[in-house]
Amino acid sequence: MDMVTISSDHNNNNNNNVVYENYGFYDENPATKTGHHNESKSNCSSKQIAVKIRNVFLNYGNHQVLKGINMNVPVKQIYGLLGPSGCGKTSLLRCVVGIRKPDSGQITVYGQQPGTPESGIPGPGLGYTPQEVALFSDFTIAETFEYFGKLFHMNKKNISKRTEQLIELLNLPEKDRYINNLSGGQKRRVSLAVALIHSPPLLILDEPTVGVDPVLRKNIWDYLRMLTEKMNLTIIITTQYIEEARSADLVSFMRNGQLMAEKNPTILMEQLQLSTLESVFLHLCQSDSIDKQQNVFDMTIVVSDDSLPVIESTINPFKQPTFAFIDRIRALNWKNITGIRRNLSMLIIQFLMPSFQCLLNFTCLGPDPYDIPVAILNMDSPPILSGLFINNLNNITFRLIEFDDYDEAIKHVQNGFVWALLSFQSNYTRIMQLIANDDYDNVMNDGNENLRLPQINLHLDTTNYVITNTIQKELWITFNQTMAMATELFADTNRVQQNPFNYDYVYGMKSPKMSEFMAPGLISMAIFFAAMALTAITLVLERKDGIFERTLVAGVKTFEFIISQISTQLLVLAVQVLLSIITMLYIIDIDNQGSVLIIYLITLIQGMCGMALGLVVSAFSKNESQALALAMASFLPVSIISGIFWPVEAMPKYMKPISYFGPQTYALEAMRSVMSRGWNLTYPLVIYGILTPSIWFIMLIISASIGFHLISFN
Ligand SMILES: Nc1ncnc2c1ncn2[C@@H]1O[C@H](COP(=O)(O)OP(=O)(O)OP(=O)(O)O)[C@@H](O)[C@H]1O
Repeated sequence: MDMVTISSDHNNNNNNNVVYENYGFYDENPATKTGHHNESKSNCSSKQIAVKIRNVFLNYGNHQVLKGINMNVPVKQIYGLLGPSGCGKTSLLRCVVGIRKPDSGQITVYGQQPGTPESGIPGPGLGYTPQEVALFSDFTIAETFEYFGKLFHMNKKNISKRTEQLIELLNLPEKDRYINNLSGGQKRRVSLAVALIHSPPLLILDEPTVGVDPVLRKNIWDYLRMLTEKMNLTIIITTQYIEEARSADLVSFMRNGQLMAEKNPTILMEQLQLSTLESVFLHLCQSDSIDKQQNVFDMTIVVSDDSLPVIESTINPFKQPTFAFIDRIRALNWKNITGIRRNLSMLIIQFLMPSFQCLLNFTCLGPDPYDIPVAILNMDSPPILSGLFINNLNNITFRLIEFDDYDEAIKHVQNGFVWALLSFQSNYTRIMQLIANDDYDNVMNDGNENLRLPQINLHLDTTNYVITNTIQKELWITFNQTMAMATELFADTNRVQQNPFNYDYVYGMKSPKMSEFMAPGLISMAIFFAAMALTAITLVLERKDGIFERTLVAGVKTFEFIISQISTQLLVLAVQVLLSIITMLYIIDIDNQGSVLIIYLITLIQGMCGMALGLVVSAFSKNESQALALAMASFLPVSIISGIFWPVEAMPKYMKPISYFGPQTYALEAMRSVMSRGWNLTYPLVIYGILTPSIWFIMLIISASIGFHLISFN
């Protein structure tokens, strides 16, 4: 570890320089890299400033938030940026920490512009605490330091040394205590310590005292004073509680996007002969309004204290480590995996959730109906053929209820107690026998007009599509079976065997099942939804807690964040898919003719699409309920148009191209073909089933990156 000096070009006075520990972020030999260091020569009576802001304007759409801000933050001092809620303090800080670019004006931090690689901002060039505590509640103090230390490219030895130092300096509890179990004040101090882990020269605190009791507020200010004295830090702190800023070295008041004064608070109160900073603020607001009305600008009050010439303090340029992004992705992955490990029960639920969903789906969706109540009225005498027919009826599919009386039987259908009434006429067997023996025409010619062609009367309740189809399919099967068996009874079976088709099953089973059709859709739906919901919610929570913002200010780029999310989630997804496929093929025992590997690949890509959609959802949602609503709104249409529940062939013509454009349709058809037809990668449909969702995955990731970029830098 080296000591690095921030130069204010006082060749004659090294004691005034800011010294801090260099963990390898700053160039040791600045002369070879930059000319900043000797940019100005001055004497001791100059004001050294760390942050220089000149004429900064910022708009959110038509709303002008910053209206020509000028600010000088002196080195090694506490600068209190005061103002009511909504006046633009956070917006100004976001420009200083480099996650928002002002529309015009100039900001420099130790002579470097935030956002440039030399500034190390966002990154190790400063320490930042957002308004929220912004810590992972299920991490220990040590793990929290380790994560941020890794993000700042610090090695393990330096992280643990620094952890000990900060625990002592800020009076923190033992390092293996969980953040969850700390008091509000301890959490605030850990949050402060996190911002100091890499020993930055500048600390920016956005309302660290909001919602904090007066005693803790005073403690925080005491700590800040100690930090400027012991660690030579320059501190910018914003607060709505104006009075607490008496402890600052310098304060400025922000109102309607403008700064109204920049002075030492005691001097300001003395000058205006007021006893509180709040009355100073009120006085300034009133003077400002009067000045505006009279078109007079009271220079003594509203401009900076620039009685001393301003010398910009500079710093050795930030040294970007080679492959810094790999370090950051590693740190993010470490954080994700630590979070997962910490919550092992949640991990097991995550692993099992899609399999359980599949199990439920396969159990409840797709199997053929069974135990369908059907009324039987058999008036056939002797009941040979009708009895054979009734015996052949599938006793799993049907629950037969026999009746002697037609009126009573039909009432059962009308009252919804049975789905159908099957009735045989009195001479059913006899006439069939006559037909088989070629005697039917003779009997008819003999004037037996009462004889009708033999029919089984079917009175159906067709209000349930699936049950109606099942009854009709089963009756047709039973009829063919019965006629085939009638060989034993009748001499000439060709006359009575009425099935006109000769079946040859090219693919599939003799009696196809709805569950075989539904299986690919049900498994991809379970995987797709699980991946989407988990990604969307996790990231929304990180954003809500301020952790995402803190991560960005630590120098993480949105693409690094997305890559780390994908890589960690992919591990979880790989196991989820494996367990779901085992459930489908080996527990539910869905028939599969093709390669399990291809099925695995197609399902995995479906999960990746879900994950990418989850990223998009989280990028555009402000909270969990919005994320959930957006997730449902995007997931349901995607699933419904994909032919999970009903064949695409049945859709209106205009819907078909839309359906095939979606991420699931080709994948499902490919999976069906692999499972039922045994197709492999030589079939174009299987390739489409892999390619289409892969293209969707890439498109969704690009959209998520754009979304995250917009929310992060706007
Ligand atoms: N991303 C944004 N898009 C549009 N308007 C925004 C955005 N961020 C902030 N604003 C608006 O800009 C104004 C200044 O907000 P800002 O958060 O900077 O104020 P603040 O002084 O920090 O307030 P507080 O003390 O409550 O945090 C507010 O009116 C706010 O609604």
